[in-house]
Amino acid sequence: MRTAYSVESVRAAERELMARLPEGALMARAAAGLAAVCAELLARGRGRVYGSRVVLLVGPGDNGGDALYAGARLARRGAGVTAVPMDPARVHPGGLAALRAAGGRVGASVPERADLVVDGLLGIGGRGGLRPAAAALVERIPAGATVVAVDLPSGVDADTGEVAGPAVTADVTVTFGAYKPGLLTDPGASRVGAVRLVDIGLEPPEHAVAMEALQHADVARLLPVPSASSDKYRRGVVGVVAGSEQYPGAAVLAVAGALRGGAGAVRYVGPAAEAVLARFPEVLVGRGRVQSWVVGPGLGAGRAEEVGRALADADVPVLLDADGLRGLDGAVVRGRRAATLLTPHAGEAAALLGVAREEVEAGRLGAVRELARRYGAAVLLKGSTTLVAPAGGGAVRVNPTGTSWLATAGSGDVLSGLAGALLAGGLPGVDAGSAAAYLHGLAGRFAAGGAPVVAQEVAAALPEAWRSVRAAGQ
Ligand SMILES: NC(=O)C1=CN([C@@H]2O[C@H](COP(=O)(O)OP(=O)(O)OC[C@H]3O[C@@H](n4cnc5c(N)ncnc54)[C@H](O)[C@@H]3O)[C@@H](O)[C@H]2O)[C@@H](O)CC1
Ligand SMILES: Nc1ncnc2c1ncn2[C@@H]1O[C@H](COP(=O)(O)OP(=O)(O)O)[C@@H](O)[C@H]1O
Ligand SMILES: [K+]
Repeated sequence: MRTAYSVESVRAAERELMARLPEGALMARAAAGLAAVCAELLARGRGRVYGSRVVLLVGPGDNGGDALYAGARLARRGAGVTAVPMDPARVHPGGLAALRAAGGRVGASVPERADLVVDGLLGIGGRGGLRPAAAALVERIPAGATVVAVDLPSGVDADTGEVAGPAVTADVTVTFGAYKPGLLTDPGASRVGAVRLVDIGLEPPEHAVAMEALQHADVARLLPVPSASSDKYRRGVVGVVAGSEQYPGAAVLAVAGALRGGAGAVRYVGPAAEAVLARFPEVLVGRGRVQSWVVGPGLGAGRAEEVGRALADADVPVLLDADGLRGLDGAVVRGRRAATLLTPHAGEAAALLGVAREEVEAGRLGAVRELARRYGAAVLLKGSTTLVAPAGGGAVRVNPTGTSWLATAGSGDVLSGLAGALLAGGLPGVDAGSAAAYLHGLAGRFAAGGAPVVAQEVAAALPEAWRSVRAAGQ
């Protein structure tokens, strides 16, 4: 599991560690890790560190200090290092002295050419959008230079991933001690490039995890696998309430996801039975006992009664997607005994929260947490980074798989069937949602392979995703 911690808990862990170490030891560790990554990038790009041109953008705090100490190390290896302070009156004094002693220089403006730019403007102490002095330096970053962000790209909010105005877009982010949520959540996540975690000895407590990303082995542990004593009912029957005369395909795709998600059987309820059976003769048609309901894909308007009926099935987990999320009654959802999993995209999340879609896109982490709180349900917010918040608060899962090729009609329907099958297999809402998003993202990558993909192909690639994940669990 990859875990991320809030700024508050990173700072608390830092204080604890610093009390046990000589002054400056932590920053020295951070700078050593940062310099090692920079040297590696220079060696890869130009063959050697000696003679390379390195520019440090230096902010007023310890983030700038890290950049200066790392710059001193590079200067000692023969790089030409120029530090450009955001505010010449506020520069980390020890770092500046170290750079000067190593032969680095201080410039008033960003040189026009550089092999590597180190963004040490703001770290976890950054608040709000970059102020004009910082933004002016970022604007001048020479084209073609490799950009390495110190701890996080300046202008990205460490706790939320929000980006208010200009921000650095890095090729590599070297982060210290622990991942921060802003590195994993869009819009911040698309600014970080490749993330390298430098161990500085920090040990934030487990209960402080703000965000987590499953890895292959975690998903392998979650996926239900049939045993010798399994039968189709024990594996779980998924009831799919989806599709309409206008959108029969959504029913087919949700059923495809459910079948490939490991359901023992799928029951289909709705007006698209003919289309479903033509594609999947193994499907049962009509109501009956189920272990989970998937309600909403392609339902169209005016189907509130069917949504209400599934929600009233108090002991059966229910997944609500698309039209199943229309006019959702919070009191009904909160009052349920069994799990409820909501799977909105940003537009549907915005409608549920009564805000503009842009507001959800700009603050995805806050939005998914707020929906989970309001509805007392697990919530999977789809999009460029899919987030899954548990019903009772706690760490939000961020999906590390996926590809933007998945932004294709019907791929969300496959996801809802898949997550419904995992609910029927007994997984809690947050596990079902995050394992489904993981498999779906992997299947999307396998099916796309760098070319356009259609939703049916994502469903067809799910067995390959299962095999890939299960291989890691053995
Ligand atoms: N505390 C520690 O033990 C360690 C900290 N480290 C580094 O220290 C960083 C945190 O340092 P600081 O707490 O000094 O904070 P930062 O260096 O992140 O920035 C704080 C400074 O930036 C200014 N500022 C805030 N928002 C701004 C904005 N939007 N535009 C322009 N200026 C803004 C503030 O006035 C403040 O002076 C970490 O990100 C990491 O890089 C590392 O050296 C590892 C050890
Ligand atoms: N930019 C993107 N990058 C990665 N995945 C995306 C992106 N945009 C959408 N997706 C994924 O594609 C799927 C689309 O689902 P949805 O919006 O419900 O579409 P539909 O209703 O047409 O199926 C979701 O799994 C979502 O997370
Ligand atoms: K930075």
